[in-house]
Amino acid sequence: MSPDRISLTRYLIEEQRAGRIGPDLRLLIEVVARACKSISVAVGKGALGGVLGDAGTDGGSINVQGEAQKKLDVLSNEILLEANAWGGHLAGLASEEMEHSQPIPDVYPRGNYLLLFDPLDGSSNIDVNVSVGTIFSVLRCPEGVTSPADEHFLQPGTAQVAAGYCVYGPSTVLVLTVGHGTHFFTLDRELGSFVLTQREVRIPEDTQEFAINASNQRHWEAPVQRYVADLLAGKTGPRGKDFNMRWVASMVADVHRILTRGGVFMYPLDAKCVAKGGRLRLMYEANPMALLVEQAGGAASTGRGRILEVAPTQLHQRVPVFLGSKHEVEAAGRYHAEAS
Ligand SMILES: O=P(O)(O)OC[C@H]1O[C@](O)(COP(=O)(O)O)[C@@H](O)[C@@H]1O
Ligand SMILES: [Mg+2]
Ligand SMILES: [Mg+2]
Repeated sequence: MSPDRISLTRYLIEEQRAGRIGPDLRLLIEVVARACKSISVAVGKGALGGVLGDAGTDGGSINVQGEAQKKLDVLSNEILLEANAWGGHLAGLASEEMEHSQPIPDVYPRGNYLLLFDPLDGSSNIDVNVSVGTIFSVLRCPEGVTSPADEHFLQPGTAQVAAGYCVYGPSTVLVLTVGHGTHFFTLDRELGSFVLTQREVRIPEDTQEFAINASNQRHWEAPVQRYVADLLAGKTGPRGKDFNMRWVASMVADVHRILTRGGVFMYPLDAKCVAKGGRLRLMYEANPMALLVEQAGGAASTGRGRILEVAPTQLHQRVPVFLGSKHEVEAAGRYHAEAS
Protein backbone atom coordinates (compact mmCIF):
# COMPACT_ATOMS: atom_id res chain seq x y z
CA MET A 1 0.00 0.00 0.00
CA SER A 2 1.40 3.43 -0.91
CA PRO A 3 2.51 5.50 2.12
CA ASP A 4 -0.10 8.19 1.53
CA ARG A 5 -2.94 5.63 1.71
CA ILE A 6 -4.21 5.30 5.25
CA SER A 7 -5.78 1.93 5.95
CA LEU A 8 -8.42 1.42 8.65
CA THR A 9 -5.77 -0.49 10.62
CA ARG A 10 -3.36 2.44 10.48
CA TYR A 11 -6.09 4.94 11.35
CA LEU A 12 -7.04 2.87 14.41
CA ILE A 13 -3.41 2.47 15.51
CA GLU A 14 -2.98 6.24 15.25
CA GLU A 15 -6.12 6.76 17.34
CA GLN A 16 -4.70 4.37 19.92
CA ARG A 17 -1.32 6.15 19.95
CA ALA A 18 -3.15 9.45 20.46
CA GLY A 19 -4.82 7.91 23.51
CA ARG A 20 -8.32 8.20 22.04
CA ILE A 21 -9.07 4.45 22.02
CA GLY A 22 -7.63 1.43 23.78
CA PRO A 23 -6.24 -1.68 22.08
CA ASP A 24 -9.39 -3.72 22.81
CA LEU A 25 -11.70 -1.27 21.06
CA ARG A 26 -9.27 -1.07 18.14
CA LEU A 27 -9.30 -4.85 17.71
CA LEU A 28 -13.07 -5.05 18.18
CA ILE A 29 -13.59 -2.58 15.32
CA GLU A 30 -11.16 -4.60 13.17
CA VAL A 31 -13.27 -7.72 13.80
CA VAL A 32 -16.49 -5.92 12.86
CA ALA A 33 -14.83 -4.53 9.72
CA ARG A 34 -13.67 -8.02 8.75
CA ALA A 35 -17.20 -9.35 9.17
CA CYS A 36 -18.49 -6.50 7.00
CA LYS A 37 -16.02 -7.53 4.29
CA SER A 38 -17.49 -11.06 4.33
CA ILE A 39 -21.04 -9.67 4.15
CA SER A 40 -19.96 -7.43 1.26
CA VAL A 41 -18.69 -10.49 -0.62
CA ALA A 42 -21.98 -12.34 0.01
CA VAL A 43 -24.08 -9.33 -1.06
CA GLY A 44 -21.93 -8.92 -4.19
CA LYS A 45 -22.58 -12.48 -5.34
CA GLY A 46 -26.31 -11.81 -5.61
CA ALA A 47 -28.23 -14.48 -7.47
CA LEU A 48 -24.97 -16.34 -8.26
CA GLY A 49 -24.36 -16.89 -4.53
CA GLY A 50 -27.89 -18.14 -3.87
CA VAL A 51 -28.30 -15.40 -1.24
CA LEU A 52 -31.41 -13.66 -2.61
CA GLY A 53 -34.96 -14.31 -1.44
CA ASP A 54 -36.67 -15.22 1.80
CA ALA A 55 -35.13 -17.28 4.58
CA GLY A 56 -36.82 -20.52 5.64
CA THR A 57 -38.70 -22.87 3.39
CA ASP A 58 -42.49 -23.00 3.65
CA GLY A 59 -43.65 -19.43 4.00
CA GLY A 60 -40.27 -18.14 5.21
CA SER A 61 -39.13 -17.29 8.72
CA ILE A 62 -40.18 -14.37 10.91
CA ASN A 63 -37.85 -12.50 13.28
CA VAL A 64 -38.58 -11.13 16.76
CA GLN A 65 -39.93 -7.92 15.21
CA GLY A 66 -42.58 -9.89 13.33
CA GLU A 67 -40.81 -9.17 10.04
CA ALA A 68 -40.10 -11.74 7.31
CA GLN A 69 -36.39 -12.57 7.25
CA LYS A 70 -34.41 -12.60 4.05
CA LYS A 71 -31.61 -15.12 3.51
CA LEU A 72 -29.10 -12.28 3.74
CA ASP A 73 -30.55 -11.09 7.09
CA VAL A 74 -29.84 -14.53 8.53
CA LEU A 75 -26.45 -14.96 6.84
CA SER A 76 -25.20 -11.50 7.86
CA ASN A 77 -26.30 -12.13 11.43
CA GLU A 78 -24.40 -15.43 11.47
CA ILE A 79 -21.25 -13.82 10.03
CA LEU A 80 -21.27 -11.09 12.71
CA LEU A 81 -22.02 -13.55 15.53
CA GLU A 82 -19.32 -15.98 14.49
CA ALA A 83 -16.64 -13.31 13.98
CA ASN A 84 -17.38 -11.53 17.25
CA ALA A 85 -17.91 -14.56 19.47
CA TRP A 86 -14.25 -15.46 18.90
CA GLY A 87 -12.97 -11.88 18.78
CA GLY A 88 -12.11 -11.75 22.49
CA HIS A 89 -13.16 -8.12 23.06
CA LEU A 90 -16.83 -8.49 23.89
CA ALA A 91 -18.85 -9.42 26.95
CA GLY A 92 -22.07 -9.71 24.96
CA LEU A 93 -23.87 -8.89 21.76
CA ALA A 94 -27.38 -8.09 20.58
CA SER A 95 -28.93 -8.06 17.14
CA GLU A 96 -32.10 -6.98 15.36
CA GLU A 97 -32.52 -10.62 14.39
CA MET A 98 -32.38 -12.07 17.94
CA GLU A 99 -35.03 -11.65 20.63
CA HIS A 100 -32.49 -11.38 23.44
CA SER A 101 -28.87 -10.39 23.78
CA GLN A 102 -26.26 -13.12 24.13
CA PRO A 103 -23.44 -13.11 26.65
CA ILE A 104 -20.16 -14.44 25.27
CA PRO A 105 -19.98 -18.03 26.55
CA ASP A 106 -17.32 -18.94 29.14
CA VAL A 107 -15.41 -21.11 26.68
CA TYR A 108 -14.59 -18.09 24.50
CA PRO A 109 -12.19 -15.25 25.32
CA ARG A 110 -14.11 -12.32 26.82
CA GLY A 111 -13.72 -8.55 26.83
CA ASN A 112 -15.46 -5.52 28.31
CA TYR A 113 -17.58 -4.23 25.44
CA LEU A 114 -21.15 -4.78 24.27
CA LEU A 115 -21.92 -4.82 20.56
CA LEU A 116 -25.34 -4.17 19.02
CA PHE A 117 -26.07 -4.49 15.32
CA ASP A 118 -28.58 -4.41 12.53
CA PRO A 119 -26.82 -7.07 10.44
CA LEU A 120 -28.57 -6.20 7.19
CA ASP A 121 -30.35 -2.87 6.91
CA GLY A 122 -32.68 -2.25 3.99
CA SER A 123 -33.85 -5.83 3.62
CA SER A 124 -36.59 -4.87 1.14
CA ASN A 125 -33.84 -3.76 -1.27
CA ILE A 126 -31.79 -6.97 -1.30
CA ASP A 127 -33.64 -8.69 -4.11
CA VAL A 128 -33.76 -5.58 -6.32
CA ASN A 129 -29.99 -4.92 -6.26
CA VAL A 130 -30.19 -1.63 -4.37
CA SER A 131 -27.71 -0.61 -1.63
CA VAL A 132 -28.05 -2.29 1.77
CA GLY A 133 -25.79 -2.16 4.83
CA THR A 134 -24.79 -3.16 8.35
CA ILE A 135 -25.19 -0.78 11.32
CA PHE A 136 -23.37 -1.21 14.64
CA SER A 137 -23.02 0.40 18.06
CA VAL A 138 -20.45 -0.29 20.80
CA LEU A 139 -21.11 0.24 24.52
CA ARG A 140 -19.10 -0.54 27.65
CA CYS A 141 -20.23 -3.50 29.71
CA PRO A 142 -21.16 -2.17 33.16
CA GLU A 143 -18.45 -2.69 35.77
CA GLY A 144 -18.61 -6.02 37.57
CA VAL A 145 -21.02 -7.64 35.08
CA THR A 146 -19.54 -10.83 33.66
CA SER A 147 -22.59 -12.26 31.94
CA PRO A 148 -24.55 -9.30 30.52
CA ALA A 149 -28.31 -9.56 29.97
CA ASP A 150 -30.66 -7.29 27.98
CA GLU A 151 -30.87 -4.73 30.82
CA HIS A 152 -27.11 -4.06 30.62
CA PHE A 153 -27.48 -2.93 27.02
CA LEU A 154 -30.10 -0.31 27.95
CA GLN A 155 -27.73 2.67 27.94
CA PRO A 156 -28.43 6.01 26.22
CA GLY A 157 -26.78 6.76 22.89
CA THR A 158 -24.46 9.24 24.60
CA ALA A 159 -22.74 6.21 26.20
CA GLN A 160 -21.65 4.79 22.83
CA VAL A 161 -17.86 4.48 22.55
CA ALA A 162 -17.99 3.78 18.82
CA ALA A 163 -20.62 3.54 16.11
CA GLY A 164 -20.67 2.93 12.41
CA TYR A 165 -22.21 1.39 9.38
CA CYS A 166 -21.00 -0.31 6.25
CA VAL A 167 -22.92 0.43 3.07
CA TYR A 168 -22.81 -2.22 0.34
CA GLY A 169 -23.40 -0.13 -2.76
CA PRO A 170 -21.52 0.37 -6.04
CA SER A 171 -18.56 0.55 -3.64
CA THR A 172 -18.44 -0.76 -0.06
CA VAL A 173 -17.86 2.06 2.44
CA LEU A 174 -17.32 1.71 6.18
CA VAL A 175 -18.33 4.85 8.07
CA LEU A 176 -16.94 5.10 11.58
CA THR A 177 -16.79 7.29 14.63
CA VAL A 178 -14.94 6.61 17.87
CA GLY A 179 -16.17 9.99 19.18
CA HIS A 180 -13.62 12.09 17.28
CA GLY A 181 -15.25 12.91 13.97
CA THR A 182 -16.91 10.74 11.35
CA HIS A 183 -14.75 9.18 8.65
CA PHE A 184 -15.28 7.19 5.42
CA PHE A 185 -13.19 4.10 4.58
CA THR A 186 -13.71 2.63 1.12
CA LEU A 187 -13.05 -1.07 0.56
CA ASP A 188 -10.23 -1.72 -1.89
CA ARG A 189 -11.62 -4.96 -3.28
CA GLU A 190 -8.30 -6.05 -4.85
CA LEU A 191 -6.31 -5.61 -1.64
CA GLY A 192 -9.18 -6.50 0.69
CA SER A 193 -8.57 -3.52 2.98
CA PHE A 194 -10.56 -0.45 3.98
CA VAL A 195 -8.80 2.78 2.98
CA LEU A 196 -9.51 6.21 4.49
CA THR A 197 -11.16 8.21 1.70
CA GLN A 198 -12.72 11.06 3.67
CA ARG A 199 -11.60 12.34 7.05
CA GLU A 200 -13.78 14.58 9.22
CA VAL A 201 -16.96 14.42 7.14
CA ARG A 202 -19.07 17.59 7.56
CA ILE A 203 -22.81 17.80 6.88
CA PRO A 204 -23.85 21.23 5.54
CA GLU A 205 -26.09 23.00 8.07
CA ASP A 206 -28.62 24.01 5.41
CA THR A 207 -30.15 21.81 2.77
CA GLN A 208 -32.75 21.70 0.01
CA GLU A 209 -33.26 17.92 0.10
CA PHE A 210 -35.43 15.76 2.33
CA ALA A 211 -36.14 12.03 2.65
CA ILE A 212 -39.40 10.53 3.90
CA ASN A 213 -41.68 7.66 2.91
CA ALA A 214 -44.53 9.81 1.60
CA SER A 215 -46.89 6.83 1.29
CA ASN A 216 -47.43 7.20 5.06
CA GLN A 217 -48.55 10.81 4.74
CA ARG A 218 -52.15 10.26 5.80
CA HIS A 219 -50.89 8.58 9.01
CA TRP A 220 -48.43 11.30 10.08
CA GLU A 221 -48.94 13.51 13.12
CA ALA A 222 -50.11 17.12 12.54
CA PRO A 223 -46.66 18.80 12.95
CA VAL A 224 -45.08 16.49 10.37
CA GLN A 225 -48.01 17.09 7.99
CA ARG A 226 -47.42 20.85 8.33
CA TYR A 227 -43.63 20.65 8.07
CA VAL A 228 -43.62 18.50 4.91
CA ALA A 229 -46.42 20.56 3.33
CA ASP A 230 -44.24 23.67 3.80
CA LEU A 231 -41.23 21.90 2.22
CA LEU A 232 -43.37 20.86 -0.75
CA ALA A 233 -44.75 24.38 -1.16
CA GLY A 234 -41.28 25.39 -2.37
CA LYS A 235 -40.25 28.91 -3.39
CA THR A 236 -43.68 30.44 -3.09
CA GLY A 237 -44.41 28.79 0.29
CA PRO A 238 -43.32 29.86 3.80
CA ARG A 239 -39.83 28.31 3.37
CA GLY A 240 -39.12 30.43 0.29
CA LYS A 241 -37.05 27.77 -1.52
CA ASP A 242 -37.62 24.61 -3.55
CA PHE A 243 -36.80 21.23 -2.00
CA ASN A 244 -35.87 17.98 -3.74
CA MET A 245 -36.91 14.58 -2.36
CA ARG A 246 -35.11 11.20 -2.18
CA TRP A 247 -36.08 7.91 -0.48
CA VAL A 248 -33.95 4.80 -0.95
CA ALA A 249 -35.70 2.80 1.83
CA SER A 250 -32.32 1.61 3.15
CA MET A 251 -31.49 3.84 6.11
CA VAL A 252 -27.77 3.25 5.49
CA ALA A 253 -28.03 4.55 1.92
CA ASP A 254 -30.20 7.53 2.88
CA VAL A 255 -27.87 8.48 5.76
CA HIS A 256 -24.82 8.00 3.53
CA ARG A 257 -26.25 10.50 1.06
CA ILE A 258 -26.87 12.94 3.89
CA LEU A 259 -23.33 12.57 5.25
CA THR A 260 -22.04 13.11 1.72
CA ARG A 261 -24.08 16.10 0.57
CA GLY A 262 -26.54 17.07 3.32
CA GLY A 263 -30.29 16.64 3.64
CA VAL A 264 -32.81 15.68 6.27
CA PHE A 265 -33.97 12.08 6.82
CA MET A 266 -37.28 11.48 8.58
CA TYR A 267 -39.09 8.42 9.85
CA PRO A 268 -41.69 10.12 12.04
CA LEU A 269 -44.23 8.69 14.40
CA ASP A 270 -47.40 7.80 12.48
CA ALA A 271 -50.75 6.21 13.25
CA LYS A 272 -49.49 2.83 12.01
CA CYS A 273 -46.45 2.69 14.28
CA VAL A 274 -47.57 4.84 17.22
CA ALA A 275 -48.19 1.82 19.47
CA LYS A 276 -44.61 0.67 18.88
CA GLY A 277 -43.16 4.16 19.42
CA GLY A 278 -41.92 4.58 15.85
CA ARG A 279 -40.56 2.53 12.94
CA LEU A 280 -36.78 2.54 13.38
CA ARG A 281 -34.99 0.80 16.22
CA LEU A 282 -33.27 2.96 18.83
CA MET A 283 -30.37 0.77 19.94
CA TYR A 284 -28.94 -0.40 16.61
CA GLU A 285 -30.36 2.01 14.01
CA ALA A 286 -31.17 5.45 15.48
CA ASN A 287 -28.42 5.71 18.12
CA PRO A 288 -25.41 4.77 15.97
CA MET A 289 -26.67 6.94 13.09
CA ALA A 290 -27.32 9.83 15.49
CA LEU A 291 -23.75 9.67 16.82
CA LEU A 292 -22.27 9.56 13.30
CA VAL A 293 -24.43 12.50 12.22
CA GLU A 294 -23.66 14.61 15.32
CA GLN A 295 -19.95 13.87 14.93
CA ALA A 296 -20.26 15.25 11.39
CA GLY A 297 -21.82 18.49 12.60
CA GLY A 298 -25.43 17.46 11.96
CA ALA A 299 -28.32 16.93 14.38
CA ALA A 300 -30.50 13.94 15.29
CA SER A 301 -33.83 14.27 17.04
CA THR A 302 -37.06 12.42 17.78
CA GLY A 303 -38.84 15.67 16.89
CA ARG A 304 -39.18 16.28 20.63
CA GLY A 305 -35.63 15.76 21.91
CA ARG A 306 -32.12 14.57 21.14
CA ILE A 307 -32.06 10.89 20.08
CA LEU A 308 -28.81 10.26 21.97
CA GLU A 309 -30.50 11.26 25.25
CA VAL A 310 -33.46 8.88 24.99
CA ALA A 311 -33.40 6.55 28.02
CA PRO A 312 -33.93 3.07 26.59
CA THR A 313 -36.37 0.68 28.24
CA GLN A 314 -36.29 -2.20 25.76
CA LEU A 315 -33.66 -3.80 23.55
CA HIS A 316 -35.81 -3.54 20.42
CA GLN A 317 -37.36 -0.16 21.29
CA ARG A 318 -38.42 2.04 18.38
CA VAL A 319 -38.23 5.83 18.05
CA PRO A 320 -39.21 8.57 15.59
CA VAL A 321 -36.15 9.83 13.70
CA PHE A 322 -35.25 13.23 12.19
CA LEU A 323 -31.57 13.53 11.31
CA GLY A 324 -29.17 15.35 9.04
CA SER A 325 -28.53 19.02 8.25
CA LYS A 326 -28.67 20.88 11.55
CA HIS A 327 -30.92 23.80 10.63
CA GLU A 328 -33.49 21.55 8.99
CA VAL A 329 -33.64 19.11 11.95
CA GLU A 330 -34.11 22.17 14.20
CA ALA A 331 -36.91 23.42 11.92
CA ALA A 332 -38.71 20.05 12.20
CA GLY A 333 -38.35 20.33 16.00
CA ARG A 334 -39.95 23.80 15.95
CA TYR A 335 -43.03 22.45 14.16
CA HIS A 336 -43.36 19.82 16.92
CA ALA A 337 -42.88 22.41 19.68
CA GLU A 338 -45.45 24.76 18.17
CA ALA A 339 -48.01 21.94 18.09
CA SER A 340 -47.67 21.02 21.75
O1 LIG B 1 -40.26 0.32 3.92
P1 LIG B 1 -40.24 1.68 4.52
O2 LIG B 1 -41.41 1.98 5.38
O3 LIG B 1 -39.96 2.74 3.52
O4 LIG B 1 -39.02 1.67 5.57
C1 LIG B 1 -37.74 1.77 5.17
C2 LIG B 1 -36.91 1.73 6.39
O5 LIG B 1 -36.95 0.42 6.92
C3 LIG B 1 -35.65 -0.10 7.04
O6 LIG B 1 -35.39 -0.89 5.92
C4 LIG B 1 -35.60 -0.93 8.29
O7 LIG B 1 -34.44 -1.71 8.39
P2 LIG B 1 -34.38 -3.32 8.24
O8 LIG B 1 -34.30 -3.67 6.80
O9 LIG B 1 -33.10 -3.59 8.99
O10 LIG B 1 -35.57 -3.89 8.95
C5 LIG B 1 -34.75 1.14 7.03
O11 LIG B 1 -33.49 0.84 6.52
C6 LIG B 1 -35.48 2.07 6.10
O12 LIG B 1 -35.24 3.42 6.35
MG1 LIG C 1 -32.52 -1.62 9.61
MG1 LIG D 1 -32.05 -5.32 9.35
